[in-house]
Amino acid sequence: MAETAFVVVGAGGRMGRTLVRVLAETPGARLIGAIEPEGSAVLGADAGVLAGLPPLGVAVTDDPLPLFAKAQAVLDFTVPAATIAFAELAAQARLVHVIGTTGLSASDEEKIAAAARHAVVVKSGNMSLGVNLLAGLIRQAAKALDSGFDIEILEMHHRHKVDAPSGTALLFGRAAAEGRGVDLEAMSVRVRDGHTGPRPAEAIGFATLRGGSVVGDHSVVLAGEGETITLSHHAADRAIFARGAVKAALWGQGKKPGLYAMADVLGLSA
Ligand SMILES: NC(=O)C1=CN([C@@H]2O[C@H](COP(=O)(O)OP(=O)(O)OC[C@H]3O[C@@H](n4cnc5c(N)ncnc54)[C@H](OP(=O)(O)O)[C@@H]3O)[C@@H](O)[C@H]2O)C=CC1
Ligand SMILES: O=C(O)C1=N[C@H](C(=O)O)C[C@H](O)C1
Repeated sequence: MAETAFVVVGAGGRMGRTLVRVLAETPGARLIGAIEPEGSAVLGADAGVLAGLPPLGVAVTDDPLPLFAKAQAVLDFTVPAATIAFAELAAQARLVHVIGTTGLSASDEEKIAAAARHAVVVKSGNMSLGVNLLAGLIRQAAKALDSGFDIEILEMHHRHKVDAPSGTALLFGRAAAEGRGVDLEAMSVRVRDGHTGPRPAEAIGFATLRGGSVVGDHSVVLAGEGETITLSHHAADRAIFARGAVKAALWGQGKKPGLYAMADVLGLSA
């Protein structure tokens, strides 16, 4: 089997270390590079050792160019500014760029779409099979139930998470909005505080909790008169996201340039 050469950017982070572990157990995948920003305390460390494995002989570096020249895929769970820079480099090198980074602005999304004109980009606020399957069920439920059912999305993550609502909550919000046939941007309610007045019909509400080491919990509540339906996902291990990302990178090899979602990778597109 031909091997696919991977670079992990943000290799010292929570997801970066998980990706290194998952790559080590994936047939046909080989880690050839690990990147952290200039000044990082883990530069020079072995990426395997950082991830709790025996040494892999891949030292963490801050110079992506020589690695991107030799790789076929880059796995990117970093921060928006870094992801935008890596999108340009990955497009130049025609690498499959798998983007898990959340908290991207509209202008970031435009830059990623521009990069995807030249190379394969797979981007999702959540790379797990379960979440992407659930998004389809949410779309279906929102379509089947009339506007007498109010849609509210709750999420909880660990205390280190820096963006809100989570990428997954937004993915679920988009699925619900598509099912309802409404525009998420126009209908989303991100904050409630003080005398808010009654809930607008067709609103899609978001509530964010942060604390401890919670990997990622999401619930979509469809609340009607006298009955409530709750669709939930509980992430117990970051490996679910990493396995999805590696699968996406392998799926993307040889595909036409474009911006793809996990639903494309998993054959779940609506
Ligand atoms: N789509 C999905 O399935 C999932 C998405 N995520 C998202 O992934 C992102 C990362 O999450 P997490 O791993 O928890 O966060 P961490 O903060 O643990 O990791 C981010 C890593 O990226 C590094 N980094 C920052 N800038 C650069 C740069 N210019 N070059 C290389 N590396 C850089 C950071 O280094 P330093 O600390 O030195 O700045 C850090 O090691 C978040 O946006 C999160 O929401 C997380 C899980 C699943
Ligand atoms: O930051 C995290 O940890 C996670 N981020 C993603 C998100 O924003 O939804 C995916 C997962 O929930 C973990």
